[in-house]
Amino acid sequence: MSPASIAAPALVRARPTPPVRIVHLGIGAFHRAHQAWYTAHAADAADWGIAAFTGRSSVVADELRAQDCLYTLIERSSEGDRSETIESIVDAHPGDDVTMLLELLRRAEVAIVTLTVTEAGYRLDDDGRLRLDDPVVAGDVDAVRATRGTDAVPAVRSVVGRLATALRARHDAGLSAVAVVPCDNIPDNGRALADACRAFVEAVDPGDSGWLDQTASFVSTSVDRITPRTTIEDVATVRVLTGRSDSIPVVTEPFTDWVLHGRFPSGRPAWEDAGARFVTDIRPWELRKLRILNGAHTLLASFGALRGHATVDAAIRDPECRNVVERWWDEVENGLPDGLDLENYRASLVQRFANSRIAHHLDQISQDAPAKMRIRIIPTVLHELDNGRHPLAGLTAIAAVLVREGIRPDVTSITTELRRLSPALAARSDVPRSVADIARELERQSEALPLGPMTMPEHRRQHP
Ligand SMILES: NC(=O)c1ccc[n+]([C@@H]2O[C@H](COP(=O)([O-])OP(=O)(O)OC[C@H]3O[C@@H](n4cnc5c(N)ncnc54)[C@H](O)[C@@H]3O)[C@@H](O)[C@H]2O)c1
Ligand SMILES: O=P(O)(O)OC[C@@H](O)[C@@H](O)[C@H](O)[C@H](O)CO
Repeated sequence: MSPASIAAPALVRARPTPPVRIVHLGIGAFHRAHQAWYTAHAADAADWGIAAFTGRSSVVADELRAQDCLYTLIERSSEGDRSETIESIVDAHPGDDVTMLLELLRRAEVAIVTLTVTEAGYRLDDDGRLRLDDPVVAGDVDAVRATRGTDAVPAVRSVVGRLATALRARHDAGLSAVAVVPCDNIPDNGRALADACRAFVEAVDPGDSGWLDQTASFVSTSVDRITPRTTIEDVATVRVLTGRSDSIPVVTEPFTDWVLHGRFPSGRPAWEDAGARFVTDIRPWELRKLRILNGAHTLLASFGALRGHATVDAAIRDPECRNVVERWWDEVENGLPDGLDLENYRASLVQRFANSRIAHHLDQISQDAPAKMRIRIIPTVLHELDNGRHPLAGLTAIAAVLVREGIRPDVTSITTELRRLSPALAARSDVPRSVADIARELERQSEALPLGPMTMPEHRRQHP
């Protein structure tokens, strides 16, 4: 009999199951590597259990429940692996179980709602406003209206629709406010989500959103821990490392950071015990993270792919990629305030990107790259131009993303795309031509690769 076919023992809870006081929406790898890890490492972890909901399919909830919601977290450095069992998640549900979501928010002891639903999950437009004309959001508004004043639970499907409905249930139950803590890479994510919830509530009942402020305190956060999707190999590794069977481990890097700004009216775990930082001004930290790390990711995901690389570590080892990333960071630094310890952050980031034992696929990172560029790249490019400098690295990032998106590298096509992305940038004389020149050169270099031109990223192949 091969070792793989011998049944391994299941994970076991070493401590009593903590009571549910946190509800999480969007249980992917990142929540399990980040907020659930912080909660498990707080001194008062015994008091804080998480009930998690999936975003779309029910698979992760089914898998978690099959193993008592326990899972292995592998901290993977360039030297080796360290594993631990995380016990903070205590229940898991499919995202469409709105009845259960409402039931949880009607419990007085529930104090926090966290979210990791990806940027796309918020359904915001280019100006950060809820897309009320999105068919799913519009359907949710109708569904909530139709059930108003009855005991029926509306079959809401959007994240904002579900959250607003759950908050309304809490308000109607006369309970104290909860903290709502979005953990996605969106600037001022607390305010953005508050605005989206208010827009939803107003669409249902114009003039009746005053209750929202009494029921929810929206906390803004900046989150940082590189966590790729779990692979089949990771499942096998856990078995070798721990001798236990676990179908949904999570692999992450040793580095982690969590910066938060906002009120927790019904209490919170002592996340600071695990290194979380509570600040009065989150903006500088959020800019550092979104422009230095996520900006470089967006740059590598396109420029690196055009040079034939598949993962972040392969790309950052390529001197051309490393050089453009360093130039990009110089450009970003010009627009950031002092006191952000940028020298160390940059140096540690090179090590983090180069961790070849974490296979972070460029294809995964390149999802929705044009929209992300608006926040992570374009403000720096405009700032550099305003100050009379030529932001070659930023323009290279824009050109590379557009080439990867299949935009033709002529001035007319590039101008059209730039107008969509940022009218202010498109209006700068010379910018469309510069981007088109760089794009042509990148396309030429990509076509000259030994394996031929890079194919389109996976998401573009699926959704042309
Ligand atoms: N993975 C990381 O390294 C990392 C690090 C920092 C921040 N983040 C943030 O966390 C997010 C989630 O990361 P992840 O690795 O867990 O991703 P993931 O793809 O596993 O998705 C997380 C959850 O979001 C749900 N979801 C996805 N698209 C949705 C949609 N359109 N509507 C509703 N729900 C949706 C999924 O069903 C899943 O439950 C990222 O998008 C990013 O904003 C991730
Ligand atoms: O989908 P995105 O671009 O928000 O995120 C992809 C990665 O850049 C991101 O997940 C990083 O790994 C993370 O933000 C590191 O903390």
